[in-house]
Amino acid sequence: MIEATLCFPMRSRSDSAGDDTAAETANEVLLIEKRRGLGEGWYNGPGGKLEGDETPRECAVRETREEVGLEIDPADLEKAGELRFLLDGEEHTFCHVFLTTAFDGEPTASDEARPEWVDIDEVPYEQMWEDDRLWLPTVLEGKSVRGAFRFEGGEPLDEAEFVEYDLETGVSFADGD
Ligand SMILES: COc1nc(N)nc2c1ncn2[C@H]1C[C@H](O)[C@@H](COP(=O)(O)OP(=O)(O)OP(=O)(O)O)O1
Repeated sequence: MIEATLCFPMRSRSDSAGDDTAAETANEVLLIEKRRGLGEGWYNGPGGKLEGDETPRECAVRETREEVGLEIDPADLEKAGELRFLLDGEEHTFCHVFLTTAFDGEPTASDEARPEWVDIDEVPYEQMWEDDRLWLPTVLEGKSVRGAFRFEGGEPLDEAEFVEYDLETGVSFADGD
């Protein structure tokens, strides 16, 4: 099974840089248009697969730096979700979801990603993974989620059919994740 992360930097519309006092007023989220690999051509948060013995937080920090050039202190990531993606009844990917309003730098495009600040009321769900519309609005409201999303039709996952899901909100997570 793949272990992966997603990271959603957020800001209030008037901010030009991250501000950890903005959590309650953040109304924009940084999405990427994925330029290669799984989910190519779709919007998502920065993120990717864990490497070596890194923790999910370390992975989210590294992937956000590599994909869009933002620097984040791992302690400033708020765990917001745990998502299990199943393909043909088998565990395929376990994804840790983080939010942050504290970061340094300006989003910059890379080979992997084109970043774009998006109003949280205008997230382009029609150009995203089909499951995102089910859990991302809740996460962007500041509530935590734990979900399982079932796909069928074989690899690759981004060509499989989304068939059903279970979702809990207001969950808590183990320390250290
Ligand atoms: C099934 O639904 C999914 N929804 C969303 N929103 N995101 C998903 C879904 N399935 C996978 N993902 C995420 C998890 C990762 O953040 C990326 C996939 O990352 P990728 O395979 O490109 O991983 P990298 O480590 O960046 O890849 P390289 O090997 O190219 O470095 O999608």
